[in-house]
Amino acid sequence: MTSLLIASEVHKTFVMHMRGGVELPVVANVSFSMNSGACAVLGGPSGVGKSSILKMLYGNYGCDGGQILVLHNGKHVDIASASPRKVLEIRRDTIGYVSQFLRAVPRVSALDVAAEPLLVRGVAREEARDRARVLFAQLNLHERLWSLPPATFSGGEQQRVNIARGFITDHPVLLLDEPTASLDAANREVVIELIAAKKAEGAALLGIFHDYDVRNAVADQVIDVSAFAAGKSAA
Ligand SMILES: Nc1ncnc2c1ncn2[C@@H]1O[C@H](COP(=O)(O)OP(=O)(O)OP(=O)(O)O)[C@@H](O)[C@H]1O
Repeated sequence: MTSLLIASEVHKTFVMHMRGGVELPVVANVSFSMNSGACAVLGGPSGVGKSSILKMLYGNYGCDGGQILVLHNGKHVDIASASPRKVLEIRRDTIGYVSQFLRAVPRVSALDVAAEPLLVRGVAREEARDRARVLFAQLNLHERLWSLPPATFSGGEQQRVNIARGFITDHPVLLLDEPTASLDAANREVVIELIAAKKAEGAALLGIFHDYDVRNAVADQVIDVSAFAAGKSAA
C-alpha cells in the first residue's frame, strides 16, 4: 500500500483580526495518511474542523504547524510550506478537489466548466469535452443543459457539473467536500460508483460525507477529527 499523502502534526488556529486578534484554535496534531486505492472519510461533529483540514490539504488555508507531504511527480513536497506557484502545480497534476458548491463562471458552458481541468493539463478541447459528455451522461445531467452556463442550474445540477469537473482528470489524490449533499438517491449511487472506479485506478481519496449510506458505501477508513480537536479548555 503506497501512501500518496501524509499529514503529520498539523495545527490550525484562526485569528480573528476584525475581533481584536481573538484566536480560535481548531485542530492540533492532525496525523494520518492517504493510501493508494482507498477512500478515507473525515468524521466528527459539525464545527470540529473537517472542512478546515480539507482546505489545508488543498492549500486554501495555511497551516500553523506540521507537514503535509504529498507525492508529486515522484517527489515528496510539503504543501504546508510550498510556494503558491508549487501549490498551483500540485493542483494541476496531483491533488483534485470537489468543492461543495460550484464556482459558476459567467458565460462559460457546463461542458467547458467540466472540461477545463483537462485543458490545463494539455488535453485537446474536443477530447476534453467528450470526456465531460460521458460524465454528464453518467450523472444524468439533462443534455439540454450541457451547452448552457451553470449559473442558473439547480443545486443538484450544479453539484453534478462540479463532480464531473473533479472526476474528469486522473489526479492521484482526490478531496471531496460533501459531493453528494444536494443529490437524489440515483445520483448518489452514481457518485459511489465513480469513487469505486477511482479507487480501482489506484487513487487516494479523502472525503466529507454527511450521508451515512454514502459514507458506509465508500469508506475504507474513518478519521475521527474529534481526536484532533484543539483548545477545548478555552471553550
Ligand atoms: N475562515 C475561517 N475563519 C474563522 N474561523 C473559521 C474559518 N473557517 C472555519 N472556521 C471555524 O473553524 C471551526 C471548524 O470549521 P469547519 O468548517 O472546518 O468545521 P466542519 O467540521 O467542517 O463543520 P461542518 O460539519 O458543520 O461543515 C468552526 O468553529 C468555524 O467557525
